[in-house]
Amino acid sequence: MCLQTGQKVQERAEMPIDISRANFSLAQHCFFFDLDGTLAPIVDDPSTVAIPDDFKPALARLYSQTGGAVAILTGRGLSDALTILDPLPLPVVGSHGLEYDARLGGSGDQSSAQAALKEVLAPLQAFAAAKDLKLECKPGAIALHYRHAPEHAVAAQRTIDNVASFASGLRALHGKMVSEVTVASVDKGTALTTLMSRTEFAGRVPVMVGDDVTDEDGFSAAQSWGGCGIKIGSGETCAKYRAETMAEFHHWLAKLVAEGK
Ligand SMILES: O=P(O)(O)OC[C@H]1O[C@H](O[C@H]2O[C@H](CO)[C@@H](O)[C@H](O)[C@H]2O)[C@H](O)[C@@H](O)[C@@H]1O
Repeated sequence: MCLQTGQKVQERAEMPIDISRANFSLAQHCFFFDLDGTLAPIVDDPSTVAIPDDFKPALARLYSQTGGAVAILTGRGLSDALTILDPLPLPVVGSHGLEYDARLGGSGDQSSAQAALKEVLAPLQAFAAAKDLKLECKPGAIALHYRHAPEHAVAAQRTIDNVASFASGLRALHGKMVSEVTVASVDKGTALTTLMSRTEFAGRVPVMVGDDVTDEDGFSAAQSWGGCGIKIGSGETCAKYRAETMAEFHHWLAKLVAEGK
């Protein structure tokens, strides 16, 4: 593994290669996408996020041209992500690898994760109320947002680290202007590996695309399967490729499906 999410990212020995030099095939590769910052631009209010209308046809075509070898791996709750994706047919693993879409086999029993999250809810609610921060409660994670109040970033991170350390089975995860407690046994890498045994993905080479530290487990897993990660934006990464901006990635993907190879 080249890194752990929530900790310092260890950069690969080589610098990421520009995405324009990546050569993928719709017949041989399968595709895993992060949502916020990858399919949809980052916005101040998480509830108003949207995938650009002019990018949706490329995603729909990718799904059909690969025979369904596409999935979204997101930190968002599953039902929230499905609402954002609607009417696209793309299946989702939500809550940082905990919640599997029924089309991907479903999740099974999540009661122990929910019990652990319930234990840490009260102190997080108290902290969020005291600092006027937004608390996002998901089936498999609780997120503390400080984009609108960056002066509370350090205190929010410490609070999340603290509650994660006393609850069994949880861990702290620090993303873009958000700190979360999530389930320790899963991440985007475990999700990608689980999906690789499904018929839609088996035998294909995985490509994982994301913009945040929380996507590094996915990059690492894809690369351990002989595939690659594509990091959007700046920052240390173990991904093999980089797109400078989300718009550059959207343009690249639209070209890939238009060529249809
Ligand atoms: O794994 P992702 O699909 O990238 O989800 C990560 C988190 O995304 C959302 O928060 C982020 O996006 C918001 C909207 O652009 C932004 O306001 C916030 O600052 C970002 O951290 C989402 O709300 C979280 O639940 C996800 O874990």
